[in-house]
Amino acid sequence: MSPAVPAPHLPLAPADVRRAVKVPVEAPRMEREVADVLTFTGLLDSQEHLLLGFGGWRERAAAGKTVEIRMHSECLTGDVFGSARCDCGPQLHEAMKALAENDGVLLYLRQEGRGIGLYNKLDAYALQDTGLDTYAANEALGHGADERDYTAAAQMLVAVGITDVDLLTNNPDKVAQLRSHGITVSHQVHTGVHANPSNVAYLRAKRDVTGHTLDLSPAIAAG
Ligand SMILES: Nc1nc2c(ncn2[C@@H]2O[C@H](COP(=O)(O)OP(=O)(O)OP(=O)(O)O)[C@@H](O)[C@H]2O)c(=O)[nH]1
Ligand SMILES: [Zn+2]
Repeated sequence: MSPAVPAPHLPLAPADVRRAVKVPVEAPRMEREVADVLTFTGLLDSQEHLLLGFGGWRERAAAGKTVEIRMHSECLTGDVFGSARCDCGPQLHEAMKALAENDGVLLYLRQEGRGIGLYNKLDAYALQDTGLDTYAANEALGHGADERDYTAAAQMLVAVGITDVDLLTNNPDKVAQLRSHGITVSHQVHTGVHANPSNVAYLRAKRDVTGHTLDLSPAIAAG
């Protein structure tokens, strides 16, 4: 049973698909797939967000079925260069594999640095190297701990007829924000825990400060 969906806190402005193209995509441990790549007009934050749709995602949406999705926030260092300071790269690849298997949809959201941008994120890294955690570093720079707003993501889903999702995330705020826009989140599907010595403090902060579901083993959590 899905929990009751609260009324949207503001009406979603309609967005439209601007273009759809096919792109061969590959992630580690994944067979090559052709994904539908969609761009949009009318997104409230005017960012160049992308939707990647796999397999029979359109048919699932058209039939009113639950579609598995991930809202992945851009992380150039992790997604492209494989930085081990965070868990973004492994999460992206894990998600693409799962979505390719389940006729799902990836929303690749241009929310670098939890919404503060790449240069600011790198400034925040420098502060973290002096001992601040990932959220305190944002605040020390005069930013919010997490500036992401998922209204545009909800607009993208509605624009392609998706209103019922299984959401691949450990972040409770993503679930709450989507529901506030009237999207049914039937299930929250947790991602794996991709811990390493360089990102364990970051993962611990996500678990302790923002309530991400991250089952860090006692040994790693204490390390
Ligand atoms: N400001 C800042 N942003 C970071 C830092 N490390 C990663 N990010 C950004 O954080 C975003 C990913 O957020 P996370 O908190 O790792 O994960 P999440 O999206 O909340 O949760 P999941 O859906 O479970 O992945 C990406 O936009 C990254 O660029 C950091 O130390 N500081
Ligand atoms: Zn990252």
